[in-house]
Amino acid sequence: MINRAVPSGRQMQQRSGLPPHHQRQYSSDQFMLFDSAPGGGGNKWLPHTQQVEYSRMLRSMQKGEFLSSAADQATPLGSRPSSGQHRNGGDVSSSELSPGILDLHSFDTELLPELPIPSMHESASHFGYNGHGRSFDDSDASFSLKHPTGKGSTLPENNVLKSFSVDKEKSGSVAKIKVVVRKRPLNKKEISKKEEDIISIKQRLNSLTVHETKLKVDLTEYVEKHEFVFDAVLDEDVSNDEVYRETVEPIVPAIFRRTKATCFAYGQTGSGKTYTMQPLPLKASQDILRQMYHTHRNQGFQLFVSFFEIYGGKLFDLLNDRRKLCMREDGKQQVCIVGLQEYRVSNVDSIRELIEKGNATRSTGTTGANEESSRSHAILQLVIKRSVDGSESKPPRSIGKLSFIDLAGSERGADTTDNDKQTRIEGAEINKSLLALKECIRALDNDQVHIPFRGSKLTEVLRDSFVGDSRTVMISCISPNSGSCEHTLNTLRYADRVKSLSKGNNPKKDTSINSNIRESTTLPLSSALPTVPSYNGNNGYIVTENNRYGWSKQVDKETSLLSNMDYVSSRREGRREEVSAAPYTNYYKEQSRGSTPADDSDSSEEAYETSKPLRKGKVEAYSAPSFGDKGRTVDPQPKWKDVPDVDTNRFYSDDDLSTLLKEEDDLVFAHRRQVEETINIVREEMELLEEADQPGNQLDEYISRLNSILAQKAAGIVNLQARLAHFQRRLMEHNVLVSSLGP
Ligand SMILES: Nc1ncnc2c1ncn2[C@@H]1O[C@H](COP(=O)(O)OP(=O)(O)OP(=O)(O)O)[C@@H](O)[C@H]1O
Repeated sequence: MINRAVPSGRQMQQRSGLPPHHQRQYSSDQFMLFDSAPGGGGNKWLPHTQQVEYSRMLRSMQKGEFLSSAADQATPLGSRPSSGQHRNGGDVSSSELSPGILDLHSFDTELLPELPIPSMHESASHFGYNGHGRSFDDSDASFSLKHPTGKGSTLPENNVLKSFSVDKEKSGSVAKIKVVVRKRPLNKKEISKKEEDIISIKQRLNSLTVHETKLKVDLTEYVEKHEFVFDAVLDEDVSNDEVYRETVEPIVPAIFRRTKATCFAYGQTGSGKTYTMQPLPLKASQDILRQMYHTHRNQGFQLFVSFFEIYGGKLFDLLNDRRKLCMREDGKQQVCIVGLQEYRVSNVDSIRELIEKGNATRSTGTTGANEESSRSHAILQLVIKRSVDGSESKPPRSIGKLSFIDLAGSERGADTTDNDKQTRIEGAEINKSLLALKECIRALDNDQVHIPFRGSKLTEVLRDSFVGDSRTVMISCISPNSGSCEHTLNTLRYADRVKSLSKGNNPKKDTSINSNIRESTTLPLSSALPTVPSYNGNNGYIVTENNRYGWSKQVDKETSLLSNMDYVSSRREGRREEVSAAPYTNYYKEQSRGSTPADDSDSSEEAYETSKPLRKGKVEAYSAPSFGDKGRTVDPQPKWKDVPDVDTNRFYSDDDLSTLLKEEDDLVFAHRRQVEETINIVREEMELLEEADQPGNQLDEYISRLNSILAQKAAGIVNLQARLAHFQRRLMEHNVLVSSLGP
């Protein structure tokens, strides 16, 4: 019997003869608390829930919640001594760090009863500060000194009330999804190879251009420009402090109000994900503690830290000697990470030590592009809890959570220079999880009934961070060198796809779509896809509302012909899908030629994209404008007037259409499951083979077992493909019928 237990860390490397993993050396420089950052990092997040926030604030004021802020006036933080620097402290005291089992989904989203407001003069010790290490209050003065912009700084005593409202306002105006791109400088190796910097950035316009060198047929070179616009674009000289201010700082106040926020870095290996992500949790912890002891003083909040990694589809506790963790689902489909230790922390030093410990334990290895490449997804979670009755006798209940995810390099699956078996397994797993992450974000935004959380361990773990009141920040890290052009474009397209999902929050993005296209010759798919509400020529009356997962989306209030079209193409129970003209244009042309739609956006989506354009078919039939033209300006009255006045009831009540759409979804879903299942089986079998690859073991038996499973799966996939093709034919017939009944 073969022992299938997965060894962790070095053991595995030695046994299986893997390329040398080594533990990441943590550089404390990256944790300088207070970079001398230039001011004006500016919160550019756009408002979308201000009215809700405003009334919430009014209610809070009526309930006297601001009393707690007033308590701070009695203990001015600025009067405390400060160090604010990395202190060479001893070990984290065990009394400070109380390990426990983290149930990721034990979040009770019901409101806790209002706590009685303790005396104005109660001290921070009430919250478990026991005198070990530096207390938060000790370092407070540094907070006020080191924020040149005043953001997140300690305000004068008579401004405490204002500080609270500023915090509320700050997080209230945070978009559901924010996509930020960060470019790193050329490194020594790239400079010595005389590689060019092919990224130009207009930071004020939040835009960047990739200058891709290409060859014509006659072998002359030309430069193709790809321009992208994001919520923020950070140039190579931007400090980590500024990155924090742009990304995480605005969402910190929200996690005291039951928000679950996720910040993740995405990009190819060596593009700066770890460099960007590592300082963020510490900076966020500082702000959280500041708010715990200041804005939310005496309200019984506690801060907990946990840190684990997902490596090869398995979970390991980075704060507990890489102990293997189990993920379980209870009857209510709530996922728990059994055995994960979380530590209660009350000062910055303790958190720093935990983060250092976790980072040092992470699985890393050497790749062509990065000597300390992350081979895992590392997830650090800061959880805010609160005791139900204000005492410590009962276990505290989770209130909000901030997850930081340093994703493994995005291109690992395709990395042919590191072509050993283990790397390929890692790559497959990484690609799968990145794809699943995008699928989840897309499904959530579409208000789909089925959210494919089970697509990967990563998305399963993050499940609770995506439902309810959530915020997501994606930091796309890019390398500037010409040799990375292809990976950089892939990263930007992935980011662009995620960005396109958040247009509901961000009116600015509608205009940015135009600029995305302005200079591009090759357009990123989602950049070229304006959403229907953006082009509402009737009255421009567009509102944002949250879908049932709490993600905002735009809804066109008018029952215009346009919205009827939308309805036709996405008539699903509880679902309104944003319809875009461009992809269908392509699709329709392709279909007329009898081929399948080209994937012009993201090759990794091939398996999933086939279903998407199908529903967009009607738009082309009505001569929707093409958005691919250079120098395009958006016509506020696009060619919707060409749309014939179709007898909508006739088709919309057509049960056949619903059945077709349902069938399509089922097929695609089944297809996807088959593929995922196959990947899983292959991965498991490869692990088995690897173990069996020793004298005395029955290798042949494993190979034949693997072959028979693969053959079965292949037959299943062929069958599904045939059914999918059949379905596509039927839908085409349907479309032709609809077109023939036009004006
Ligand atoms: N903005 C930056 N400024 C200066 N140096 C940077 C920056 N970003 C990254 N670097 C340097 O580039 C190298 C690679 O960065 P990092 O390890 O963060 O990449 P990564 O994306 O996490 O890679 P992997 O996916 O392989 O783990 C490091 O030496 C890091 O110090």
